[in-house]
Amino acid sequence: MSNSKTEQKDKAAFSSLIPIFQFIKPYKWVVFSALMALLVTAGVNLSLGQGVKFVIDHGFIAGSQEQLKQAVLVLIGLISLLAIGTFSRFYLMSWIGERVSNDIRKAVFNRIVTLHPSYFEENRSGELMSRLTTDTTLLQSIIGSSFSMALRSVLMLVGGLAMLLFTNLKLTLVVVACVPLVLVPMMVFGKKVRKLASSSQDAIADISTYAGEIIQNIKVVQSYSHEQREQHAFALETEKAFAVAKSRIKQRSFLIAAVIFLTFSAISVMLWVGGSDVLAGTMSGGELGAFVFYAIMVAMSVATVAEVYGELQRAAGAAARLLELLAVKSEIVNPDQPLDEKLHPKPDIAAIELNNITFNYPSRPDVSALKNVSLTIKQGQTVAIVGPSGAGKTTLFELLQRFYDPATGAIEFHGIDIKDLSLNRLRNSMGMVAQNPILFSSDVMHNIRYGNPDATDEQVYAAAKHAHADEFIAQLPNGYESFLGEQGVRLSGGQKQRIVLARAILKDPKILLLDEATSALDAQSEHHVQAALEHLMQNRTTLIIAHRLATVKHADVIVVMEHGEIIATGTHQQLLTSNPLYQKLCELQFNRD
Ligand SMILES: Nc1ncnc2c1ncn2[C@@H]1O[C@H](COP(=O)(O)OP(=O)(O)OP(=O)(O)O)[C@@H](O)[C@H]1O
Repeated sequence: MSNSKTEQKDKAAFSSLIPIFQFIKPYKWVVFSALMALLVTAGVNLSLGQGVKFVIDHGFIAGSQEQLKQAVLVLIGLISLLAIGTFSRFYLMSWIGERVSNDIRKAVFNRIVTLHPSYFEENRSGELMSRLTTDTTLLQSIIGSSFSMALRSVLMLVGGLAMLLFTNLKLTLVVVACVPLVLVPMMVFGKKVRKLASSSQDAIADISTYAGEIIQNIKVVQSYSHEQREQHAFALETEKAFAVAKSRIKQRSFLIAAVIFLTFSAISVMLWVGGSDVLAGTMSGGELGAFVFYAIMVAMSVATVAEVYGELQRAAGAAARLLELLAVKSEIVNPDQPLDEKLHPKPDIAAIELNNITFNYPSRPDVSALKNVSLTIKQGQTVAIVGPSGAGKTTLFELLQRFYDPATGAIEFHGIDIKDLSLNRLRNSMGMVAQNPILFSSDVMHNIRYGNPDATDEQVYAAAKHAHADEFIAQLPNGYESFLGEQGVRLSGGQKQRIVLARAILKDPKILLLDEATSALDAQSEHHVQAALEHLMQNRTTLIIAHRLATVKHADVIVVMEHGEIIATGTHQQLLTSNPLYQKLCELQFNRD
């Protein structure tokens, strides 16, 4: 019972390799050529045994110099063919391995970038990265080398056995009787190897996640003098991975050693039986020579299959993980029939209308981050959103951009439910400037142009000018070509913000979602950022999470949020007299203004 269950599991694991064939299919002619090369090399390998027989019986034993020369010439011809065939097989198979693993990498990446953001809250980025790199690399080595090794070995095994039978039936039976001896350890250890391989892969993923996080937060680590602590913790992670790898390689070494020992013992027995026949004169020396040649070929093939079997099992694990990722469906998808064409902003229809929105983050299903939120924002209005930390202000922005869908209620954009708009249309209409500026590790040009990849250089310069960024950019070592480092580490906070603002200016969105920076900028920097913001907000519908009194005062409407609810709306003066929370916020939060 348990046995058949495990067998089923094995089959299921190998079957996970099958969908990989769809990635190989476009290159079927390359595969075909590789298989042809494989057939040629296997054929040549098999005929070499006959060459051995010929050389022994006709060259040495018949003692003819001429025949020996001929035999050697034929041998050289065959070996040349073997070399050409091996080159073709190796090149073509490796080519397929590299090609297919890159295609899979692309497919996985294409899937990842379209997934709903909450997927990334549940799955660590290190793990995803490890799938993109380690798992695909594993598949590459399997498709490119192990698979062809397995094929070749199987061919040699079958061909070798046929030649053995052809050469000597009695001795073949000795060899065949030994086959189960080899297969049993293959099964037993192979299963263990596969299980350990998958944990080994997981352990490596853990290591890269850990290291990635530390490297990203290196300044925190150093300022708390946690280097040694982190070194120690990392060492523990690597040791864990090593321990798993150690048991895996032990099992594999056992497997290989057992197979080699058993097969070569069998060959020794055969030599003994065959040697007696040659001594008795019932078999020629050449026949025994050829037989030994084929037997070794068969033995090596069995050993290779045993070794590759474990690798194939590892590949099956990697394939299963990759396919699982490829099968994830984004929870936020484009509508079947987008109503983009019907989107015509009219002054009498609200730019944004929130109808009774309730929303829980998937990881916290019991707590509502937004509760019964209704809000109407007219075109061109500036709406300030204020409220204590955790009130749900950022969540509101996330829903507007459809990173999540509300549990109940609907959001309308110029009278159309945002679920009926294509994601591109919706998100192209909105520009989000987050509190923490997010920059790519590239140059200034790339970072600004991210707002509109089609923009000309002149448009980029103009956007930078409007964002009051052109002056400091000009002072960077390579101007617009200056590399900003990872996350823009080579810039100050205010400079980063202005680059991000230039990006938003270039995007020129209809609706601006602004999370005002809370970090204290120096007066001059703040003045620049503020000026850039004002430029950006001109003639746009703007929602702004406000942390400054000046912003709040300039807003057309102020929305006060608490615990996921809108508790009041009005102007600054109205709220000051009517809303105690707003009064408190003004006293505390806006104090520095
Ligand atoms: N990705 C998430 N998964 C689960 N809960 C979240 C997530 N993001 C935010 N929350 C929770 O939702 C609530 C609202 O968070 P939100 O970020 O919208 O607050 P906020 O008003 O923008 O606060 P702050 O002013 O501090 O940025 C908080 O209780 C927060 O802990």
